[in-house]
Amino acid sequence: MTKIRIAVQKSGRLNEDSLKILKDCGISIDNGKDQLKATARNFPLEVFYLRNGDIPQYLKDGVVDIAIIGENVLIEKGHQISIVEKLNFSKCRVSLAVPKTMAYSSLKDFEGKRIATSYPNTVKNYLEANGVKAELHIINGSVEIAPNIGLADGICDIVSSGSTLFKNNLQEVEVILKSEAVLAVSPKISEEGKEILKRIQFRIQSVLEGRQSKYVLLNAPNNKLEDIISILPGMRSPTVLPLAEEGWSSVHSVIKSNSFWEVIDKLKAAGAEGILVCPIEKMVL
Ligand SMILES: Nc1ncnc2c1ncn2[C@@H]1O[C@H](COP(=O)(O)OP(=O)(O)OP(=O)(O)O)[C@@H](O)[C@H]1O
Ligand SMILES: O=P(O)(O)OC[C@H]1O[C@H](OP(=O)(O)OP(=O)(O)O)[C@H](O)[C@@H]1O
Ligand SMILES: [Mg+2]
Repeated sequence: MTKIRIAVQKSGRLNEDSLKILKDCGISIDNGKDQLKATARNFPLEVFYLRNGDIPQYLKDGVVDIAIIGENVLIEKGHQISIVEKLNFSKCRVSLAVPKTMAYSSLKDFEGKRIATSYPNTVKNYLEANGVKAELHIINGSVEIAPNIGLADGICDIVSSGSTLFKNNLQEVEVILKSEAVLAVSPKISEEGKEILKRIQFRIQSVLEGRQSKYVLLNAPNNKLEDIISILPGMRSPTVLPLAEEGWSSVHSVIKSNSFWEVIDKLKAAGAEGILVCPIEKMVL
C-alpha cells in the first residue's frame, strides 16, 4: 500500500504542536526519543524528523511528500513550494530591528549599514524591492546580540512576544513578513500521495475548526428565546429543547472562540442562565 511521507521538525519550536495536530487527527505515531523515522500505526503515513531549515530542500527533491514547517523558512529558501493549510500555531513575524538608541525614520536608514540575520534571502529581497543597499552578515543563532557586540548596526530575525528584542535593547522597526506553521506539499508528490493528502487535510480542517469553536448549552425562559437565538448563530441554527420545567428551554449552539466572551455577555444580558461551555474535539462542516 502507498504511504505518504511527512517531515516534521525533529526538535524545536514546531515539534510538539506538529505531533499534537497529527495525534488530534487520530494518527498514532510511536515517538521514541532520537528517532529519525516512524511509521503511523493506523494511517498510511511515514514520519521523518528533520531540521526545519532542511525541510524545503527535501520537499523540492521529493524526499518527503508533505511537511509541517514555518512559512518563513519556505519563503527564505524560495523553492516555490505550495502551502495547502495554515495551521494556526508558531505565529511570528520576521522583522528588522535596530538599537533603541537609534532615531529610526525609514528603511533608507539601513543604506550602507550592516545587518545580521539568519534569513539573508528574505532581507535581500525586501531591501532590493525597496531600493536599499546594505551589507548582510549571516549568523545562525542569537542574532539579537549582534548589535551589542559591534558585529552589526541592525538585525533581521523572528519576533513573537518581543521579549528577546527588549532584553537586547532593540526596537522592531519594519515587519518584513508574518508567518505561522503550515502544511506544505512537494511538487513531486504522486497521484496516490495526493489522495492520502486529501484525507489528512480533511482531518486537519476538522481539528482546526473544532479548536476555533466552543459548544454552548444554556437555559432560557421561553419568552426570551427569540432574543437569545438571535445572538447565537450555530452551525445551521441553534437546537432548542424543552426543559422538564414548564416555560423553559435548553438552547445548544456552537460559537467561535474568538468572539466567545462578547457572546456570553450578550446571552447573560438577554436572560440566559446556567450557561455551559464545552470544547469541541472535531468539527466537520
Ligand atoms: N519565538 C517564536 N514564536 C513563535 N514561532 C517561532 C518563534 N521562533 C521560531 N518560530 C517559528 O518556529 C520555526 C522553528 O523555529 P526553531 O527555532 O525551533 O527552529 P529553527 O532554528 O528555525 O530550525 P531548525 O529545526 O533547522 O533548527 C521558525 O521557523 C518559525 O517559523
Ligand atoms: O519575540 P520573542 O518571543 O522573544 O521570540 C523571538 C525569539 O525566538 C526565536 O529564538 P529561539 O528561542 O527559538 O532560539 P534560537 O535562536 O536558538 O532558535 C527567535 O530566533 C527569536 O530570538
Ligand atoms: Mg529559533
